[in-house]
Parts: sequence; structure tokens; C-alpha cells
Amino acid sequence: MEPGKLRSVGASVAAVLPAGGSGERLGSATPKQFCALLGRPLISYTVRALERINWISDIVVVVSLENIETMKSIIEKYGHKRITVVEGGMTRHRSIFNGLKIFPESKLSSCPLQKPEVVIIHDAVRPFVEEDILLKVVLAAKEHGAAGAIRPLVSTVVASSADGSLNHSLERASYRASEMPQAFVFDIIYQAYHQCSDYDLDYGTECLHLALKYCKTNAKLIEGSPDLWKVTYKRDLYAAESIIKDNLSQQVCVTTDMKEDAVQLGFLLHETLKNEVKQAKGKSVFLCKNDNRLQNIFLGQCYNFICINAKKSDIKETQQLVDILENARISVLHPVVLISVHLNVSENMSFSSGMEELAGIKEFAKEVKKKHILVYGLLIHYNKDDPKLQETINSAAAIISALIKDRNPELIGQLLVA
Ligand SMILES: Nc1ccn([C@@H]2O[C@H](COP(=O)(O)OP(=O)(O)OP(=O)(O)O)[C@@H](O)[C@H]2O)c(=O)n1
Ligand SMILES: O=P(O)(O)OC[C@@H](O)[C@@H](O)[C@@H](O)CO
Repeated sequence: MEPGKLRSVGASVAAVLPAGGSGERLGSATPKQFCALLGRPLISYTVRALERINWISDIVVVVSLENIETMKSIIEKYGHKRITVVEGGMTRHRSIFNGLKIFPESKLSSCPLQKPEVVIIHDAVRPFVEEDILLKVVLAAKEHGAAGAIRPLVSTVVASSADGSLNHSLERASYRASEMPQAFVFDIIYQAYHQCSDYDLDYGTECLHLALKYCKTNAKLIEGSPDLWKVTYKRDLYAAESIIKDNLSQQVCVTTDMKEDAVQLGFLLHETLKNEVKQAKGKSVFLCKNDNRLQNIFLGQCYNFICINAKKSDIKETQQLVDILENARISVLHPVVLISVHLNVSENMSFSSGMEELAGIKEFAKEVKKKHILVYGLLIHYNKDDPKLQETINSAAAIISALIKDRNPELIGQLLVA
């Protein structure tokens, strides 16, 4: 948090996340906000996106009565903070109104929540929301009374006649899609909902419209990023999971003990992976010794570790790294990929020798998966004088990149060979 940002908001801010829908268009028995992405409910990603912003004082999640306990267990399991759960209504507007009602009108109320000056309203099924757009809509709402994110239309809007034929089409460039987040001076949106007709409560889809219709407030429209889209159909879940996997694969840490072969291989892998990730913007690769200093160097951002074990049949280094990762608790929110690299350094050592110990990686991986750490094995024939060594390193880097990108729990404990 840049020091100036907290001051620059200059108002108390809370958020209401409508999450009381049934997700009919997605076609799943589970409401889409509770569908899992990499094993974690979609709504947890959205809550996390807001709770990590420290100038948002309270987050009200509005869910249907039958999902209140589910929501409370998600809050507990993922350690979400500053969350209040409220029962939703039959429509999105009714759910949002219920969320706003939890804030007391009087400062003297015994309710632990304080009425905010500005309230953010953000669909719980829009997980990719960044601090900059939230700050923009909040500051704009402070100035104009209301503000909302918009995006260019992808398709042209047309109106049909009663017989289903085209009546007219709109000039696409003159219109925008209304997205989320939106923000309002609390009293404006609260009054709008109080004055709202039942028809608007039951059939309306636009909060900005309520502020205009009932409080004569013209919301400021703020261009948002492409990632603000709402998960509506099944394809949106696949897209969301793919974006999360891509975000998680941005940093890679190569760890090694200080034995010569391991250090040499670690360096070659590090250089090759760095070259490979140059095409994928923003990725970075680190090389470091596998020890307790790791906790301070990388954890909290890095979810991919390559642990080089100097001995072919020894997973001691990998076990030490698992302990470090477990103590740092970084796999609570996202699965961590840990690739246990083993060197087959001597040509005269038969391939099978030491394999029985390596077979233990399967059981080890099964145990460690319970801690949300996905362990894969990679055997590398390593001879520093081999003229084809770089080819082997390239093959190893390609396998590593594929494992990191896919994060497939079905492949844990498998031993791949570069
Ligand atoms: N009675 C409702 C209906 C919707 N929502 C929430 O409003 C957001 C956006 O609505 P939408 O995408 O329409 O969700 P659903 O109504 O669940 O989807 P569908 O229309 O496909 O059933 C979602 O987070 C949804 O959970 C809500 O809080 N209360
Ligand atoms: O209409 P739905 O319930 O699918 O989703 C609500 C959306 O309309 C809404 O989030 C944006 O258009 C901004 O108001």
C-alpha cells in the first residue's frame, strides 16, 4: 500500500458483494460463486481481492439462507478477515439492499459495523478486481455521488420487433457495457433502494440507474480493464481457472544445496528457464540455497519451486523445502508446485539403481498433497562434459514449465525423465 493512498481515499469505505444467486446460466448444481477454481471456491478469490486492500474497512457478503454456513466455513478455511455474512433476497437488487441494511444508520448503534461514507458494490463472481479500479470508482463516487466501471461493447446492441425481426441497432461506439466494481456515497444508494419500486427491485440489473432515477445522481463512468468480466457461463469458469494458473506461474524459484553438480545444474536450469520465460511477460526466476532464509526471500509471491537433489535417490532436500513451505503457510490460498529434481550423474550407474528409493516419491507426494503442495519428480541424466547437456537442460525446462502451467493434481508423485 503506497503511504499516500490511504490518506488520499479520505473517506470510510466498505464493500457489499452480492453472492445470493443460483447461477442457473452456468448449469451446475453448485451456485457458480461456490464452484472450485484450483480447489478453492470462486467467491474466496473475490473476497481475497478486496480484503487485501486495507482502506476497505468491512466486506459484507450476501448469500442465500441455505449457503450461509457454507460461506462461513469458506471464511474460516481460508482465513478471510473483516467479513460479515448477510442473507440475500430473491433478486440481485434485493440482495444488495439487504447488504446495505446491515450498516447502522446511527453511529450510536451497538452494531460492530460502522456506516461507511462510500460503499463499493461488486459482484462476488468477478474475481479479477485490482486496487487501482477500486480506488478510481471510490474517489469518483466521493466526487460525483456514484461511479462504475465500464468496458467497450464486443457485440452490437439491436432491438427486435414483435415479430422477431430487426427493429433497429444501436451505434456501438456510443455505448459501453456496465461492469463492476461500482461505488456510491452510501446515503445516495441507500435512499435509492429505499425509494425503489418493486418492479425495479425484481427486474432491474443496474445500480447506477437506481442512483439516477431515484436520487438524480449521474454516475461517473470509469474505463475498466478486460479482467473485470463476470463469471456467468461454464466457459467463464474455465477461463477464470486458466487466468489464475497463469498468474500463479509468474515466479519460479530454483533451490539447491551447495554440492557442485547440483549448483551447476541449478544455474543451467535457472538460465534456461529465464530465457524461456522471457516470452511470457513479467515472469521471473530465482536461484537460491535451500535453507530457512528462503522463507524471507520469496514466499508470499512464489508458488513454484524446483528443488535440486544432488543424489539420485535422495529426496532430503525436497523434504526440507516442504517443511519450509508448510511453516510459511503459503499453500493455504493457492496450490504450490514443487518439482523434485534428481541427478543421474554417472553413466556407469545403471538406470534402475536407486530407483527403488525414488519410487518413494509417490507416497511422499500423496502425503504432501494434503498440505496443498503438488510434488512431481524429474530425473535428469547429468554429465557436465556431455556435448548434448544443453539439450537435456532444455528438455528439463520444458517439462518444468508444463508442470507449473498445468498444476495437475493427477500427476503428483510421477517421475518424469528429461
Ligand atoms: N438473488 C440474487 C441473484 C444474484 N445475486 C448475485 O449477483 C451477482 C451477479 O448476478 P448473476 O451473474 O446474474 O448471478 P446469478 O443470478 O446467480 O446467475 P443466473 O442469472 O445465471 O442464475 C452474482 O454474484 C449473484 O450471486 C445475488 O446476490 N442475489
Ligand atoms: O444481470 P446479471 O444478474 O447477470 O448481472 C448483473 C450485471 O448486470 C451487473 O453486474 C452489471 O451490468 C453492472 O450493473
